[in-house]
Amino acid sequence: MRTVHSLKELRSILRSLRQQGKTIGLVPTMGNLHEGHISLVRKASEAADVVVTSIFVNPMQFGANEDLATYPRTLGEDQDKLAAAGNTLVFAPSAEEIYPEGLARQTKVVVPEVSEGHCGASRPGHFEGVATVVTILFNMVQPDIAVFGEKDFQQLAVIRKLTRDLLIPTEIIGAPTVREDDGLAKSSRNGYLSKQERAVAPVVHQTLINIATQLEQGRTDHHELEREARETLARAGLRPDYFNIVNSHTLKPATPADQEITLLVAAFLGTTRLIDNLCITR
Ligand SMILES: Nc1ncnc2c1ncn2[C@@H]1O[C@H](COP(=O)(O)OP(=O)(O)OP(=O)(O)O)[C@@H](O)[C@H]1O
Ligand SMILES: CC(C)(CO)[C@@H](O)C(=O)[O-]
Ligand code: BAL
Repeated sequence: MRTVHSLKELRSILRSLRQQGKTIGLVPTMGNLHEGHISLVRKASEAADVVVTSIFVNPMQFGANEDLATYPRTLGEDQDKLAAAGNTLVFAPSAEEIYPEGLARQTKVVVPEVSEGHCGASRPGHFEGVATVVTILFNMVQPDIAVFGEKDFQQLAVIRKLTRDLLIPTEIIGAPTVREDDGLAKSSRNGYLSKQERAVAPVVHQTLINIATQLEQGRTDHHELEREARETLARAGLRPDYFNIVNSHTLKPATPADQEITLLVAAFLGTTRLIDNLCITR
């Protein structure tokens, strides 16, 4: 497995792979890889001949008071995990490679509607940063397919929409959330949790299951259910950011007539922001 840092090296390797008739799969990440990321690499390798995993902690998607400086950077360990998973190429560009003219002069990709609300409301500019860097990565790699995790449900919706709207010829594949044994969604940011916080963290997934069960049993008082969920999280010592019951396709508040429903949650545990979701059909 090779690691390249520049667009020039990347393009030269990809050109020769394409000449051999190989299809290309892309797995965009911010590194500090865990089994969630590795499941995306495996899924990509089922759908494409070669898999490029990008590792780039994208400054454009971090807010001023967020964890850009402390976000874990573990390239050596990430390379070992990717090699073991059958990844072909690691693309680990510098910020200058992605944004040669700097962020202030960068053209932005803005995806309306699905970017609004939920994480978009709590993290202003976040999805512009995600949509812009993903578009740049797509243009750099020109992949046939790209795999993203359903853990970042709103992000996946944003990427599906920008790919459709900009006629990007890449198939977007979603991959299910990989969890710890106690239900906590695997996430690089789980590493920030203290031992005590880690013991409490599964309440996020438990609350999703509890509210989903009540929806499946026929409750349609969504606002009341959302309030109950936020109270449960607060009682456990978390600071809920949002708990929203939405239509799985529009990400707008679900109506009692909606059959495909997604529960979206974000909550702070200490200074760590956890997100999760659960989709149901009723
Ligand atoms: N538990 C998981 N299961 C499946 N996919 C995941 C999981 N965690 C992350 N991913 C996916 O991996 C890709 C890269 O995500 P990222 O590098 O931000 O990892 P992360 O662990 O979610 O980090 P963070 O803690 O910053 O949210 C995204 O498509 C994301 O949805
Ligand atoms: C898709 C992504 C790699 C873009 O920086 C990031 O948002 C992530 O890791 O989910
Ligand atoms: N996993 C989404 C990347 C972020 O939180 O910035």
